[in-house]
Amino acid sequence: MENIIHVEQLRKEFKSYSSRSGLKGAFRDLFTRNYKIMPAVNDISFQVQPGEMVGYIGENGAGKSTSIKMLTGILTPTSGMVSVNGMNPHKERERFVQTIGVVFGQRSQLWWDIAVQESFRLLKKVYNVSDQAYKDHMEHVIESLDIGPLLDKPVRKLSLGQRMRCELAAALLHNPTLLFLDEPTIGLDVLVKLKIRNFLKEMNERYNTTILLTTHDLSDIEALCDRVIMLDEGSVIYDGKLAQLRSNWGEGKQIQFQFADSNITELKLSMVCNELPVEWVQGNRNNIWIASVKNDESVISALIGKVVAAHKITDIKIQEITTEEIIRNIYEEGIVYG
Ligand SMILES: Nc1ncnc2c1ncn2[C@@H]1O[C@H](COP(=O)(O)OP(=O)(O)OP(=O)(O)O)[C@@H](O)[C@H]1O
Repeated sequence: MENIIHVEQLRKEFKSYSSRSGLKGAFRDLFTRNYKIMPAVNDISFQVQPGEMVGYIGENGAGKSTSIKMLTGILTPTSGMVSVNGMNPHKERERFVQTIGVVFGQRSQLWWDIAVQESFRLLKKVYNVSDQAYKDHMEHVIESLDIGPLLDKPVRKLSLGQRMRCELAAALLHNPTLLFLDEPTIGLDVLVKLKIRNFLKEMNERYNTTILLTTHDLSDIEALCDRVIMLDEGSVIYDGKLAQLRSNWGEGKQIQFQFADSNITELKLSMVCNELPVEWVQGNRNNIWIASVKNDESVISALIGKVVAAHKITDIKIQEITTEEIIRNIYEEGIVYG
């Protein structure tokens, strides 16, 4: 199968300027500036197949935006190969933009002061969409996103949730095969989030639309993506199934103990369970401590037995480790596998 996205050893370096100190330094800076070369994206490689929904995640500054800008042709790579929909996004820009849709949470492609449908009409011209194709596709999009009643309103009068639904419709107006979404549900309430997620699933099923989703909201990823690509300091540190990530890492349980005594310390707890593989963190109160352990019944029962024998407990809760915690652990340890 032809790849929709194919990235090979893709790299983007930025010059990061530093200022010299003092007046003399500032004067010298006028003529020559000191700089370091910083790889924001550090030789990444991956491929995305048609119809995949991929979560593209990483902490702030990990290199997500920079790589997406290269994938959408806004930035040119320092080195490496990038092919999207069979094209070089930067070199074949005009033809290329006809085949992708982009929603950047914070930026709008709708005109602020004119009615939504006027923006749609302009975009229809820009993308050269026939009346018939518009009707076949957009009537359905407008209905699924429930934006019919908003079409005659100017964008500035819309709430954020209403605007985001219109943005999505606008990005899909030419029925692109590939959709880039950057924080599409940021700041939205749960109902609007659900509506957007259902809509994306439907587009994917109906048209086999490929979606690359960048978000800090892992519940979006869990709801939509089978696969995640995780970046850290410009490198891909995980590329694989979300389920695999969970089974490799999420085998664990967290056991939350509430102690009668609030003088409990990590040291006391470690002494009690010295030979058990357990990690302790304090909860949101002095007397609450959380143990993270592997999902092994004998370890869990030994742990509870030892803690209960040594200290007075007022409550115990056992929880699965959430995907969010798994991902936080991976960031902290920076483990590379996939
Ligand atoms: N135009 C630029 N000039 C210099 N450095 C840059 C530029 N753009 C990004 N960087 C640096 O490159 C690194 C990666 O930034 P990038 O915006 O791609 O990260 P990100 O993963 O998208 O983060 P966020 O989640 O905050 O959007 C950061 O260290 C950033 O400071």
